[in-house]
This record gives sequence, C-alpha cells and structure tokens, in this order.
Amino acid sequence: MTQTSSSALSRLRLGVNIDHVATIRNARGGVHPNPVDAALLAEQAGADGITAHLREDRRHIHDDDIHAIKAAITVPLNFEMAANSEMIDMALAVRPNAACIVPERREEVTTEGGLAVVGNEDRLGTLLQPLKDAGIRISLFIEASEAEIDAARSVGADIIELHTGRYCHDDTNRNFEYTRIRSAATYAVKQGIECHAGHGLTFDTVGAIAAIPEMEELNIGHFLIGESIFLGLPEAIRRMRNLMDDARTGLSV
Ligand SMILES: CC(=O)[C@@H](O)[C@H](O)COP(=O)(O)O
Ligand SMILES: NCC(=O)COP(=O)(O)O
Repeated sequence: MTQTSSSALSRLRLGVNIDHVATIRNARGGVHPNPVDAALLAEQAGADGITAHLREDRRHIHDDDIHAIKAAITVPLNFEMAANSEMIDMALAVRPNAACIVPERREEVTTEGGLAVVGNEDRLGTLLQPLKDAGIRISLFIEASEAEIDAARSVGADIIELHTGRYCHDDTNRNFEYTRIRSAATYAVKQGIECHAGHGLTFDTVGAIAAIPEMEELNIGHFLIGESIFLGLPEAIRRMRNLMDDARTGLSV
C-alpha cells in the first residue's frame, strides 16, 4: 500500500446543512435566527456547500428560505427533497447545484434510512429526468449496498450519499456499519458515481468516514448547529474541517 499525501486526494468537501437553524426560528414563529444568515456565515467559515431540506411538512426550512439561500450564497446548494412532483417543480424553479432525493415519512423525527431505489427504478427515472434535462446533478440518499448503488446508476444518479446514521448511533455495530460504508464507497466510484455521506456525523464519528479515500463530500448539520450554541458556528465548522483534514493526512490508497 503506497502512502499518499492528502494533497494527492481530491479535497473532501464539507456541506453544512442549516435545517435546524430554521427549527429554532420556527419555535417562536418569527424570523430569527435566519437560515440565510447561517448559510452565509457557514460559507465565510469555509463550508464548501450548503445543504437544506425542504420537507413536505415544512417543519423547519420553508420555500422562501430555499429561494433566499440560493440567491445569497456563492457556494453550491444541495437541495434535499422527497421524490414527488411538488419538489421536482421546486427544484426546477430554484435550480440548485444538486438535488438530493431523500425518503420522508411525516411521522419521522428525522430521516430514518436510505431511499428505496431498488424496485422503484422506473418511477424515479421518469420523475427525475426533468432535473437531469435542466442540468441539476442528481444525488440519491441511500443505504450502503451494491444493489442500491446499481439501481441509483440505472436511474441516472450522478452522486450517491451514503446514510451514516446507524454507523453514528449504533455503538454495538459501528465496525460492521463502517465496513459496509467503506465497501459501498469503493464500489460506487468503480461504477463511476460520486460518493458522499451524511446523517448524524459528529466530531467523534467524522474521522473514520472522512478517511475513506473515495469520499468526496460530507453533509453535516444537526451536530454543527447544536455545537454552534456553545462554540459559535464558524468555530464549530473550523473544528469539523480540521478533523476531516486530519483524517485524510497520510492516507494510503
Ligand atoms: C437526509 C438527512 O440525513 C438529512 O439531511 C435530513 O435533512 C434529515 O432530516 P432533518 O433535517 O429534518 O432532521
Ligand atoms: N444528508 C445529511 C445532512 O445533510 C445532514 O444530516 P445531519 O448532520 O443533520 O444528521
């Protein structure tokens, strides 16, 4: 195995998800804190992209937030959305850099798993074609499995984002979950698909995922917004960025 400096690897991008700034705002039904301000602060602090999830129930991010964020930021917008025609229309109106298709269940507290692409290829392929025609990159938020990666490729996905929730939250099976994610990342890149990861990542869990050489982007939100209460958002981002960079220093491929 050869030692490769981190400079020889593509720089691992950090997408900051600002959903839960809107959660705090909505708690009082007002306008503060403004997710747009958070997105700009994150960009100034070194975020390589902004992620925002317009849920069908609008529990946090609202339609106006998406339009305002897209107009304000200069880094790419990763627009998270459910696989339905309402969100397709929204994505075509906003024209984000990427649309990340995530599963939604109104009763869920947060995303519970990956999108079921296997078995839904025809529906997803047809639904997402207008986004591809518009030049919007297609990202599918999936479980770490070769079958889901193959299905994602068959519907024209440019990117897969591997769900890291169980890896982050299940102390008993963390090694097993890590091995699944690592294998899936290697497989995805061999299939010509860009590999991202996200959900539940913290200062304690980001390192092993960041050290996967095929990983190109991590999307991190809830933990960073929580940490920003204590450290401030720029410092929380700075610490996460340093942990990601440290994890890739001296990587062997
Ligand atoms: C797909 C994912 O893991 C998150 O990006 C998603 O936004 C989680 O949903 P909430 O932000 O509503 O917790
Ligand atoms: N797709 C994952 C994401 O955007 C952020 O997830 P989380 O860090 O808020 O759990």
